[in-house]
Order: sequence, then structure tokens, then C-alpha cells
Amino acid sequence: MENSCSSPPPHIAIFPFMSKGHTIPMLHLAHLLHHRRLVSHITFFTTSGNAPFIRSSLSSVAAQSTSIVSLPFPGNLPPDIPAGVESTDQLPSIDDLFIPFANTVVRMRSSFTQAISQLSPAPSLLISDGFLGWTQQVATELNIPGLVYFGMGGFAQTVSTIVNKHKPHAKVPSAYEPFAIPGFPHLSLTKSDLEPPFDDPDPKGPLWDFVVQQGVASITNRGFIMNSFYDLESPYFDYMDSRLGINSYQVGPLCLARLDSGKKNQPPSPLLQWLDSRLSVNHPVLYVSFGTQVKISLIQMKEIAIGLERSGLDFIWIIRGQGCYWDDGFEERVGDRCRLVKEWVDQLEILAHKAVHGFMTHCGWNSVMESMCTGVPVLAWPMMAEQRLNAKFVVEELGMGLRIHASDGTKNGLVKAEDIERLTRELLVGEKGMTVKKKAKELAVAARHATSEGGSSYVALEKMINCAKH
Ligand SMILES: O=c1ccn([C@@H]2O[C@H](COP(=O)(O)OP(=O)(O)O[C@H]3O[C@H](CO)[C@@H](O)[C@H](O)[C@H]3O)[C@@H](O)[C@H]2O)c(=O)[nH]1
Repeated sequence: MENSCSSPPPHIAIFPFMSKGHTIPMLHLAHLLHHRRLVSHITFFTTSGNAPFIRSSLSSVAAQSTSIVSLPFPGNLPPDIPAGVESTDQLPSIDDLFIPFANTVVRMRSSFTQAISQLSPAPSLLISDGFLGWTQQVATELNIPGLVYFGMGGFAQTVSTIVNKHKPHAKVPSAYEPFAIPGFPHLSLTKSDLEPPFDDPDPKGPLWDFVVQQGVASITNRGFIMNSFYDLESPYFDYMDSRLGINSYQVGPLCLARLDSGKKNQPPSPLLQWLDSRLSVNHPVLYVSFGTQVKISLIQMKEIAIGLERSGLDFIWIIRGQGCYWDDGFEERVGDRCRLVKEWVDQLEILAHKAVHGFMTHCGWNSVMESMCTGVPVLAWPMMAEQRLNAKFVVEELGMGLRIHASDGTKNGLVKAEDIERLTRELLVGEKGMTVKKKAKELAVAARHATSEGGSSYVALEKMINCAKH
């Protein structure tokens, strides 16, 4: 594929936030830009602790014309952030330590300013994460155009902005009473669909302050990059553009760049071999994973174990970084019916395997995109951040999944084994499962269409890069 613009492709800089869920889509974007020859060179900014992950994730094509600038992670860490922790997935507690971590990252401003000023040739564009709004201020000072990457989808981004702006939740007294969303009469939310402090009509505190500071800093840029495609969330992108004044480039799903490149000439991993064995006996497999940040309580882990065992179905369960608490005989009883995995896995590769028929997920936006692109329906079990909005979108608007709720109907209550067993069976071998699977497959086709030559995301990517030239 050729760069269709008359001027030579630019050198661009990318600075992802130090979190796997924010870095991975930026790596996919880098791959895509190289593959389409829309850039001549990419400089990634990161910290020394994150550089190896970025280096090892770049495909051979992208690696040839990519440099990595490793900035030192600031010293004098706040108490409770262990030395050497430079990524949110390594934090002992995301709830307690996200803000101290993110505010520590802000202290990289002078080393970043110095490093980007010294790049030769100077980049014609900086793409950085919405949590690094201060980098956009640096870009403005240096006359470098900037674009901000927000990891959220259009639905979550638009709906949460409307809620913050119009405060429709101020009128409802309880957490479970519905309120309407201005501009979207078919939609209603409850405060329990939002996380603190965003569920409070008068939000305050360190997280709110951080979001406002970085949001304001991000406004100095030329627009947002969205990991989504126009047709998937068109009413929300239209609203963003016409009513919120936010210019956005919908260039995703970015994971398709990685899915298409695949892993060449590598022997299948033991996990893929096991999936092959499940496929050969026609056993549908549920993939269970809750992203990179969520920590599940021991008591909840036990309920999941019982539910999955009783479902009688096959499953892969990622338990990395989790305490495990289940009956002594659990692992023996489930035996070859499952794989309990304590390491980092290639999630996309697993989802793309034909034996995988469902994904029990926390609805991190990357997991949603990856499930959609591989045509795998979800069991939506949101836990933090904007995940409840993603779950609502995926289940109620897209119809590509079933929702898991706490068994007592509360926001953060326990999901009992019987519900896990029932929903696992419903998704993998039930009638509702057939319906949502069909929808997931249709969406996979639509996503592929958007990213193919002439599709909306294909065109938007070129426009996005052109914005660096004007
Ligand atoms: O063993 C693993 C675990 C994860 N992944 C990948 O890691 C990413 C995880 O991203 P996501 O599913 O979005 O989960 P989180 O990392 O938990 O996501 C954070 O960032 C997202 C994007 O902003 C938000 O939507 C979420 O709410 C927030 O928790 C995905 O690409 C996965 O494929 C792997 O490849 N292997």
C-alpha cells in the first residue's frame, strides 16, 4: 500500500501511558502506520522499565523504522509504590495507587521536553495518551501538532462527557434509580453504572482533579484518536463532533493490524495445541480473563471455580497476579478440561482460535475490540473504570454478549457459582448464546470492512496523518 499524499511520509512521535491496556493499541497503531507506509519513522517515548515490552511487541517491519527513547522514571516514589514499578499492572493496588502513580509520571515533563526537542529530524506529530495531557502542552510549546489517544470507546467517552456536563444524575436519589441521558432518549443509566467520583454530580478529590487537569491539557491538541470505527458508534461520534466540539479520528479496531500480521514461522504454543485438541473433539471453550489491572477477591475466585467446574464445559482461565482459593481437588477434577494460566498470554491468538466460543471479560475496551474482531461473544462482567458503560454498550446496544450481574443485584456484590454456571452454559451452548454469537460474527465482518481499503477507518487514518502536515 502506498502513501497517497504528495509530501513525504512524516516522522511521528508516540508516547503511550505506562499501562498495558494503553500501550498495546499504540503498538498496533505503529504497526498499521508502517504497514501502510504513512510514516517514515516512529519514535516511541517510554521509561526504561517499559522499553523491553515495547521492543518485544514491535513486529519486525515496524522495528526497523522505530526508535525507542527511554526516559528515566522519576525517583522519590510515593510510599507504597515499590521501586521498579513503572506500569500500572504492577501496582499492588490500582484503586489506591493509580493517582500517586499518574502524578509521579507528570514529573517526567522536563526530561520529555529535553528529549523531544533534541530529536532530529523533529517529529511532525505527537500522539500521546489522554492521561499524559501535559505532553500535549509540551508539543504546543515546541510547535509540534498533537493528537490525543483515549483508550475508551465512543459510547463511553460521549456518555460520560454528557453526564459530567449536564448532571442528569443529580435528580435521582439512589444508586439504582434510572436517569435519562440528554441527547439520547433511548438511553438510561443509573449511578451504579458509573465509578466514583463520576457517579457524584459534584465530583471532587484527587482522581477528579487529575482527570480535569489532563483533560484541559489535552484540549490544546488537534483531535482525538479513537480505537473504534464510525459505523459501530456513529450517533456517539456525531454527537461528539457536533455537540461537544471534539474532532476525532476513528481508526480502529487497531487490533486488526496485529491479527492480520500474525506470528510467522513460530511453532504453536502449548495453549494453542490444547485448543487444537478441544477443537478436534468439538468442545467449545470459554476464555476467562479480566485484563491487566483488576484484582478479584479470593471468595469470588472460589465462586468462579465452582461455577466453571459445574458448567461441565472447557475453559482457559487467566489467573496471573491473583490469589487462588478453591477446594483442594479442583485442579485434579477439572483436569484436561481446562488450562489455568499464571503467565502473560497472547490474548488475540487465543480469541482467534476456532475452539473459543465465548469470552468472560471485564470489558476493558481492548478486550471488547479483540472479542468483536474475532467474532467471539462476551459474558460481560465489568469491574472498574468505564467498564460498566462498555458492558452496557456491548450487551444492550450491540447485542454481542450477555451480562453478568452480582447475584444480590448490587453493584459490587458477589456473583455466585450458580449464576456463573448458568451463564457459561447459556453463552456456549444455549439459545441466547447462538443469537449473540451471530451478532459478534456480523460485527467482525463490519470491523474488517471499516479497516479495509476505502473503509471508514482506512480513510480516517490517512486524514489523521495529514493533520500533521497542515
Ligand atoms: O495475559 C494477557 C493479558 C492481557 N493481554 C492484552 O492486554 C490488553 C488489556 O486491555 P483491556 O482489555 O482494555 O484491559 P485493561 O488493561 O484492564 O484496560 C484498562 O485500559 C482500557 C483502555 O483504556 C480500559 O478500557 C479499561 O477499563 C482499563 O482497565 C488487551 O490488549 C489484551 O489482549 C494480553 O495480551 N495477555
